[in-house]
Amino acid sequence: MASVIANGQSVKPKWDTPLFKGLYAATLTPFKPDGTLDVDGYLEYAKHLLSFKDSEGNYMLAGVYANGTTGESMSMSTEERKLATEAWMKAFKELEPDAAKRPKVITHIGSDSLPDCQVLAAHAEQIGADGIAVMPPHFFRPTNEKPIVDFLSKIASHAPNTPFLYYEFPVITGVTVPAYRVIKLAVEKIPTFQGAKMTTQDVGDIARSTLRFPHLSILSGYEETFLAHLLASGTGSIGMCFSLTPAPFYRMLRTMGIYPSNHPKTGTPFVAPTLTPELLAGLRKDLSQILKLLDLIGEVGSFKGRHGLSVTKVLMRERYGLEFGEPRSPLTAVSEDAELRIVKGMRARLDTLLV
Ligand SMILES: CC(=O)N[C@@H]([C@@H](O)[C@H](O)[C@H](O)CO)[C@@H](O)CC(=O)C(=O)O
Repeated sequence: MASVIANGQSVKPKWDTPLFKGLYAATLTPFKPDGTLDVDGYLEYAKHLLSFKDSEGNYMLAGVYANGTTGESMSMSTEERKLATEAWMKAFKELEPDAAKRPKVITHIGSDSLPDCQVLAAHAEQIGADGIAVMPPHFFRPTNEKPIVDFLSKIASHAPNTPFLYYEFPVITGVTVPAYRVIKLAVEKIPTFQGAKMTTQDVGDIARSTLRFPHLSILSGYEETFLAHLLASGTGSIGMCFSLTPAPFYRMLRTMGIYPSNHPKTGTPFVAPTLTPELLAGLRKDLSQILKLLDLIGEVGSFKGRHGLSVTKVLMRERYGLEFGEPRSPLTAVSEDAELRIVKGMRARLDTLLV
């Protein structure tokens, strides 16, 4: 691909095609009862994620997005974040020997401390992580794209061979600079820049980014915007819900011609499927399942203020028997009473939705 020339500066993108396509589970972090990181918990969690397969035996998940918001990374130490990324890499290597099929590990290494980010970037590259993602600093909040990209560049240079993603999440960070403006400048300055996780409801900004930068991975960060993002030519999605089930989202992606990055046919050109009555009926069913899941997610979301991520932890325990422990302070665990109500209220719906 030709170099991008702007403002008299030019960098040649290291990759000329999107590397991250498909669904990435925004993973929870398992903690032990004493509150320490449960490094051994990753293998069981990875087995669970790999159990989601399509009718041809391909994984539905293209990978994981580790140590993000759902992973409580801002409540973890730098050392723990390293251990968590290593644990994902080790688990997937053990479970899937074929590197082409193996789910990818994107690790979020952002924080307000530039030196910590640099240490985590170098570590991710050293252990061969597939990608790194960074959110903008959010204590001293930048108000335009220049300081953001300056911050990102200083981190990306510590992992010169690792695909780099921008993690946009204005609701959490308070940084409201549209991602498109960050992306536009980042492609000029960062050779390893590979796209963004756009956790935004601004579909116009998403569409502008996919249209102008077809060589980048543009991933949605909200399940609620999954369909709009897909219609805006996004390359896939990162979400908490994919630990519960990726199935209807996966089928919808495949119908739209997106092969996950770890699918044997990834990279093959899209051939539009013939619209048979069966296909249309299948699409309608998937759409209806996605809408019901969004409704459930809305409800889980409404618990979030009070109970934080523990509701998701409860659902994972209830449905799949996976234990994640309590979230870290200041998030709070779900009380036994609330847990009973949540589980009772959702059990029936989970049984019909998570198929
Ligand atoms: C706040 C939050 O947890 N957001 C989720 C979504 O999956 C979200 O839970 C879902 O869209 C429901 O609102 C993801 O964006 C989180 C995520 O990607 C991450 O863990 O970094």
